[in-house]
Amino acid sequence: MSLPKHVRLVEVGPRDGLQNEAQPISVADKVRLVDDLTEAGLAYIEVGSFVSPKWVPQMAGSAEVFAGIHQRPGVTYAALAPNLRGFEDALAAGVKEVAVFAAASEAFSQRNINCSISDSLKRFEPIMEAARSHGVRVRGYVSCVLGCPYEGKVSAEQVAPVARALHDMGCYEVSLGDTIGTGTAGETRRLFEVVAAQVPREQLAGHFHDTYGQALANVYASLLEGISVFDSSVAGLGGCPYAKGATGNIASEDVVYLLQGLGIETGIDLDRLIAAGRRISSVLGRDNGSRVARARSAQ
Ligand SMILES: CC(C)(COP(=O)([O-])OP(=O)([O-])OC[C@H]1O[C@@H](n2cnc3c(N)ncnc32)[C@H](O)[C@@H]1OP(=O)([O-])[O-])[C@@H](O)C(=O)NCCC(=O)NCCSC(=O)C[C@@](C)(O)CC(=O)[O-]
Repeated sequence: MSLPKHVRLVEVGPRDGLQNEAQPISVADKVRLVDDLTEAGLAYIEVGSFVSPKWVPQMAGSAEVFAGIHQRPGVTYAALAPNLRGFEDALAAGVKEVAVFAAASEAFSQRNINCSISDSLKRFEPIMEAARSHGVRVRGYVSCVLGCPYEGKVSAEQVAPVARALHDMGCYEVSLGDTIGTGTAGETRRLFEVVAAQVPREQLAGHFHDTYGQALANVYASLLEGISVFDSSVAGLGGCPYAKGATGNIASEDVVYLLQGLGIETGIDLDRLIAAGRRISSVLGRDNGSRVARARSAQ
């Protein structure tokens, strides 16, 4: 299979990245991050979550963040919604696209959203219905597609029915998440081979965390499988609250550098993206998780 000519990046740093930060981050800093990412040319930015603040305190101010950002026409600004309450809050905040999130492992589903996989899918049905009637697009996530912090190995055969259920209920795209970053390139290829028999590959995305340093290899393996949408996080922000030692998503800067080297178009300005990553890393007092950004600093 030849490599795709165009790749779309879904920037999840303001949501997946920041949701794990224990320190307070002001609404102004979150707004600045989203605006910087818009300026860098990202066409899709996941801005926040309308989840219980008891479960994820850092996302509590998501409505304020939506109110503060400067939305550029043609850019999608999305939020997570775990239930109808979250969807309605997102709608009230003016959100035009939401994401629902399920898991391929029962234990993770319980820890993350306090219900079984099958109950979570039932819980999404009213969201899908409400979204249809309000013209809101819904993206779906499946977590733990290559491993679970509680159950260990997860097979592609466990992932496929969950991805298919999300697709069948109306998610226009399903993102497969290696939540704890243990997956390898060989496993990634097999995962997409198996899931693509259930969901068209043009409607699948890859979401890789870099705990074992395999995320970039997994992106490349996915490209070889014809996948052309990837979630990534500026400066590699993030971690997983339920998986000790798990790092953030693959850094957006590193994916853009890889794609540029392959002659694949993203529409993203790498220098501006690096500047956005440097700014938020300095706000957080964290080392920049992007190898490309670190290398550029050393030059
Ligand atoms: C799903 C629930 C709400 C169930 O949580 P629950 O405790 O079973 O829900 P509940 O319906 O019993 O409600 C409990 C309380 O939460 C409130 N509540 C209920 N819903 C909402 C809402 N939408 N917004 C605000 N508040 C809400 C509700 O009002 C009530 O408040 P109380 O009466 O106790 O004061 C909870 O488990 C939750 O919010 N979980 C979110 C977890 C989360 O955000 N995880 C991170 C995102 S997933 C991820 O990062 C993986 C991904 C996507 O990146 C891909 C990958 O890498 O794998």
